[in-house]
Amino acid sequence: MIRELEQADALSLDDQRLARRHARTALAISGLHTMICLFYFQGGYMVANGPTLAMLLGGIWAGNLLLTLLVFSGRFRRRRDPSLSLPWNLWLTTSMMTSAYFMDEFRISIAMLFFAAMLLASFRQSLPGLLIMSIGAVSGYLLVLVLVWHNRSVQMNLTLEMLQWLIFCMASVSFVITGVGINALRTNLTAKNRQLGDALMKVREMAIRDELTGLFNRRHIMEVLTQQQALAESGEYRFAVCFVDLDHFKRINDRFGHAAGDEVLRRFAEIARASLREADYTGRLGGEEFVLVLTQSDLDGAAQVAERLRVALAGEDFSALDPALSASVSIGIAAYRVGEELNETLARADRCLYQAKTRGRDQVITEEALPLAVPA
Ligand SMILES: Nc1nc2c(ncn2[C@@H]2O[C@H](COP(=O)(O)OP(=O)(O)OP(=O)(O)O)[C@@H](O)[C@H]2O)c(=O)[nH]1
Repeated sequence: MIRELEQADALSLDDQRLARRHARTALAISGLHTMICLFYFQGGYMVANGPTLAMLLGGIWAGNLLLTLLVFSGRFRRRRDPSLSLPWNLWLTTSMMTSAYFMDEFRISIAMLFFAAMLLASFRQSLPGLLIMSIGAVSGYLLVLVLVWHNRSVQMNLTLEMLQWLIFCMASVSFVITGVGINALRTNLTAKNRQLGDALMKVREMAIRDELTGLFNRRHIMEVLTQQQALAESGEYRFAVCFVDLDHFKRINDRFGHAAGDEVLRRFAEIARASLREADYTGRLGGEEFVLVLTQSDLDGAAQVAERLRVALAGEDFSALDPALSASVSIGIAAYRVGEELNETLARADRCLYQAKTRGRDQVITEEALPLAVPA
């Protein structure tokens, strides 16, 4: 069961993991941009010398590094946008537009990389964010054209450049529309994922809890015992098991009714929860039989807890159900011995419980009090 639950946990979306993946993809886009710049520089298509290009790429990667560190530090993991998708996009766009300024007529090919960044941001940003990015890129590219025209007007075919800019604008608008669709899909998927997570939690609780008392059920308590055994086998760790059985419960049912019997079971569960430490476990084996798993406990410690529980139930006021109603428990206790099978511990606890019943009920018996020759 625990393995299945861990597998289910692994299926849930982790925002921080997505943020890191987003940062890696942004770096890949920036890497592609750098490669194109180097290629154009080698081919002589850039209006920049070596030091200028080095400064440009150095500045771009310093910004990339800063954003990557911010995302990986997890500082923004509780924020609405842990991926920092808007700053990433604006930074990538600024990088592209700045390098486009140093290109000749191939500058549009660099600006086109903006759409890869836009697609990436679509997974995080809704309409306002996408509009900011698109307007930023369109006006950024226009600024590049104006600056190029102003500084190097002889190298420009103004009509062709404006036409390319218009196409860039239209492509931007279509990417905003597509991005909104992608984002809506993702938001929907996230909501569904949350609902699935909640449902999974409920199923998980139902799978390990007893419906009437809310205590752990038999199957889960057996898993707990197996874990406790592994801990005890691996080092300085001990635990004790208490078998608890309500006395003459059939009489309670017969005399006061099944509903009153159910209420006694629930009350016992509450008392047990209140009497035990957080680290201990209480389970209902079935009917009026319960088991306590007392962690880091020896027989004496367990006997004290069991006695406290016995006294608490004996003193419980059931007068609201019926003035004549009272309840008591018999408890048998065994401590796990390193190297033995769990069944052996449970059998000893069971024998102690049997002794408690035969000696008159309403009492706690530890395995120390067991006659040595009691048959298994
Ligand atoms: N109200 C209620 N009764 C239950 C539930 N599960 C089992 N029982 C009843 O618990 C009673 C257990 O009776 P027995 O096994 O004879 O044990 P006892 O009467 O407690 O006698 P001792 O254990 O010897 O003290 C039975 O009558 C079952 O029907 C439950 O969920 N609710």
